[in-house]
Amino acid sequence: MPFNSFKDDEKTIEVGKMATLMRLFKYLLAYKKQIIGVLFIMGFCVVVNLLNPLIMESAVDDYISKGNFRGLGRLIVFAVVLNILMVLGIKLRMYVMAKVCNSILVTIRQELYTHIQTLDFQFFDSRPTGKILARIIGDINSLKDVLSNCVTTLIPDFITICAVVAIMFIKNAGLAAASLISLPLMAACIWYIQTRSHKRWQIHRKKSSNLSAFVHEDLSGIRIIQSFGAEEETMDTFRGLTKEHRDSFIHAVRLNDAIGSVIDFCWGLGTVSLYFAGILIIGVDKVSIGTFIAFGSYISMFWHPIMNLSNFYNQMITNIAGAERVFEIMDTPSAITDREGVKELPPIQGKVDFDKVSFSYDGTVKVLNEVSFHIKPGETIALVGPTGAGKTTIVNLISRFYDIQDGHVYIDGYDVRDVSIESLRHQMGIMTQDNFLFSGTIKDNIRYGKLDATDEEIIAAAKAVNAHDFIMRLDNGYDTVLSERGGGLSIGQKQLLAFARTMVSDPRILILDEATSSIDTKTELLVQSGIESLLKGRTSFVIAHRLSTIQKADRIFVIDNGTIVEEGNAAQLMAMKGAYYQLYMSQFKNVV
Ligand SMILES: Nc1ncnc2c1ncn2[C@@H]1O[C@H](COP(=O)(O)OP(=O)(O)OP(=O)(O)O)[C@@H](O)[C@H]1O
Repeated sequence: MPFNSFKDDEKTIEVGKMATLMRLFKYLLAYKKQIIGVLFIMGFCVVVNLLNPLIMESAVDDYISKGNFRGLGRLIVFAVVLNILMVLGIKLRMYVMAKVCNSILVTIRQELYTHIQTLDFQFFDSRPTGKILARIIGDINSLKDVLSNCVTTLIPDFITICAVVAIMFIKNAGLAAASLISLPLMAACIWYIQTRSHKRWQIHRKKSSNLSAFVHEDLSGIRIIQSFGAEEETMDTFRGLTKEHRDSFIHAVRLNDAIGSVIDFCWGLGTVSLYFAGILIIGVDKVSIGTFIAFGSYISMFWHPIMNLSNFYNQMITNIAGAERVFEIMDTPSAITDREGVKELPPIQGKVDFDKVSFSYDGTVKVLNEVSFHIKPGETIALVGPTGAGKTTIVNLISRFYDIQDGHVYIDGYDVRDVSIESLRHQMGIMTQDNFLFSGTIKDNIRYGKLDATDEEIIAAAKAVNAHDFIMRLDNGYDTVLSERGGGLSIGQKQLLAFARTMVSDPRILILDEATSSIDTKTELLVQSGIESLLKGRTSFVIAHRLSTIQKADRIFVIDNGTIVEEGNAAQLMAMKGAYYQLYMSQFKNVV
């Protein structure tokens, strides 16, 4: 899958607005009781709204014109009580819907996050983190108003429109027809606008995502940017992306704004047509003043919900693009999943076999070519070779981070595809080139290796890998709070903490990728003895460019161009004077 950087708009899969909406609204079904309550309140408000013009008509025609002021007083009290109840109902409705919608957003966000956790490396290789963040945060937030207004606008306003039209036709069909004469014009305009608007909002969401990807990448690499004095260049990129973001917004919103003007125009046309038909065609003497006043109210009661509905529609096409992006990730299957009926991998001894393993990341270029080896439990294997040779790829296949195209990877005789991923990875300890530490205390970071580890286990693990002494020198010892990525600690200290985290998880198979690079000699001695404690009694794979760190390995595999070109212990390989010897000598020369 080609990488989608902040410079490229994402390609989203078109699923259709209706299908997306239906899927979104399904979340509301979990809150049936609350929704029914809100609809009941809304129904009451609609009835009060519909009654108000009739009350006004009756006040004019039955009481004011006949001088019955006692009756008028009773009618006013009745109307005031009804309207107060309506206002209280609206408040309650807003409270309930805010609660329901926020709960739904939490559910969607949790579903998305849980799903993302199961996705394979290929998914993360193919897009920047900022674009994933944009979907988890921005796109999901944009769904709140659609969900809320679906209940509070769509249903009640639709009912209001139907009821108003029915009442108008019952009272006076001619006036009703005249009032609604501009309806077909409005429908045509809205259809025209919506077909174009959705595309524009999709583009805007993609531009937001690009911006988010850039900002995330920029902040993650801020130290490099500042040390190379590249602030001006990144500012230029930022300006470019914000301009695209703004322009796409203006482009989209301009079209949306037109809907309001169309409705205003149709509303005005309907009102003019009502009075024109009432006064000139039907005749003033055939329609009472009360009926005219009532129709004046009904016409605004008809166009108000139309305006609300069109705003809702606008909002829907604006935000449905966000929903599409959220559901697209939810529907992305992980390339690495448990097969039907997989077994749990029982506690392993640590035997690893590669049987003619061939692998390609993109399905075309072979990165590994028929690699075979047999590793006994407890053996330490070092992988060396030029950069890009395939060392990391080999160790990634042991934990099944990618699926191979040909051959088999066996752990204790089990094909890694025949056991559950969780039971497999649970027995692996992986230390990558990036000793990632989370914000939180030192204790929390070590406990990450085994979530139920006791404080004693944590301290024992730290002692075993020589991390205890430096931890105790910190102001709050094991309770010292680390910032994101372990800021505030030296590289060596971060490595020692990562060792402790792996140590506490007590894996049967250990993978150390470039674990000892870029630290000073004194720390390296500490780290080296930490590694030795870690390796004891486990099957281990160590990838290190510095050959001095792997002299004690039981066997060294020299990898080149996706195959094992030499194999043996350090002394044997030196004696062979082949690829390993060349590597060793070139490093030695560099040191001298
Ligand atoms: N996620 C990936 N997607 C596509 N190609 C990849 C990916 N990771 C590695 N490669 C390619 O696969 C080949 C082997 O990479 P690998 O990381 O296994 O090499 P390596 O021997 O570990 O290198 P180094 O010592 O520099 O870490 C390289 O050509 C690399 O460009």
